[in-house]
Amino acid sequence: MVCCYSAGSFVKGESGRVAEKIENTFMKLSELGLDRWFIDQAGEFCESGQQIARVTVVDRGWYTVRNEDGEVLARATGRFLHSTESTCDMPCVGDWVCLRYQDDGSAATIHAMLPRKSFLQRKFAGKRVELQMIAANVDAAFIVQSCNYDFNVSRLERYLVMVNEGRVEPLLILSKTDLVSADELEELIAEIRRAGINTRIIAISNITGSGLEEIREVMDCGRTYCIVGSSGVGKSTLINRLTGDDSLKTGAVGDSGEGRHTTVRRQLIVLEQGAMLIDTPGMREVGLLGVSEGMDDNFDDIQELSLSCRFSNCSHTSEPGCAVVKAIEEGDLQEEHFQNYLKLKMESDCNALSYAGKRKKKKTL
Ligand SMILES: Nc1nc2c(ncn2[C@@H]2O[C@H](COP(=O)(O)OP(=O)(O)OP(=O)(O)O)[C@@H](O)[C@H]2O)c(=O)[nH]1
Ligand SMILES: [Zn+2]
Repeated sequence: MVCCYSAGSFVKGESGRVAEKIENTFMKLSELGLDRWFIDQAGEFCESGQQIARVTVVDRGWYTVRNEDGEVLARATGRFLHSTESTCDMPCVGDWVCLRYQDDGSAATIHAMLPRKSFLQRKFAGKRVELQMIAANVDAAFIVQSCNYDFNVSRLERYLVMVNEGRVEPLLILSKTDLVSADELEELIAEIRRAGINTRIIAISNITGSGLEEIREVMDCGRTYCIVGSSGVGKSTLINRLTGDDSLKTGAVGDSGEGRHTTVRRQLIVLEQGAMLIDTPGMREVGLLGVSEGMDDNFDDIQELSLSCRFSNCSHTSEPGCAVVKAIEEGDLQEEHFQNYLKLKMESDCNALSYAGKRKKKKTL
């Protein structure tokens, strides 16, 4: 398979020459998702003698990093840790880092992290008002909901906002189709479409295997995919089906509900056909903080309508001449979709306010 390039050392400040040098060294690392954009960044961020590798596992301060020679364990240097302002500045799964390998190549130290091309992040679960990285440099996200207990269009919209905000392409997966009839499945899809969601939907069953081929087909060599969704929807089982082994543990479910929380860490897996897959633990909450592009992308119907409101700062509640309210009254816009828009926007703005307040306080201290 030719989607690979070889690494090389990068010299700081030599981005022009780095790019040139890359032509003949740009081999195996592109198999891990490296492209020219990162090469240019490496010229800026890495120092002489350092190499780049991709983070595949993060586990309590230990990083597993992978380059063309394989995986080794790495630690971040004190200097690098000191330069980070928040947990989001720390490497997460999918990040490209500059590192120095030990002489025998058995371990490494992380000295810098390259900027992210795309990312998945959410507000920490619970009261904590801070962003938590889920994965970095992701090309597309599979948002999984199961056809039975987990299906919920409002939650789907919440995931879509998160995914769009991080410049990641969304794909919807409806899992466990073996538990519903063909008519029921059709109705679920219609419900998604009625909410104005046009994202591609792939219906799958890990039991019968239906839809799995379609997933394999959308996954391209050298591209990175992340699987997100609630606990128990079948993410790990899907990965096991795609990898063809049982490397990930799955949880057994009782008759009454979904599986227990079984995935304990995030990891990047390279599939045989060359695509990469990042597994994430099931999420109970997808809190939003300061999302703007993500909201615009996912609620573009409301954005477009509001251009026709009489007042440019219309809140679409009680103002005269509101195009959004009119569209709802006339049945052109789903009330539920609009209510979810208001809810997510308020939540995101509120969190952004207290986040800004917290940061300001930290600065003055
Ligand atoms: N009926 C049915 N059950 C499935 C399907 N896929 C997975 N399951 C079952 O659902 C349960 C949960 O599956 P997992 O793959 O562990 O779910 P998960 O999304 O990885 O869960 P977390 O690791 O907690 O995030 C297991 O008992 C699976 O056997 C499916 O397509 N149909
Ligand atoms: Zn309005």
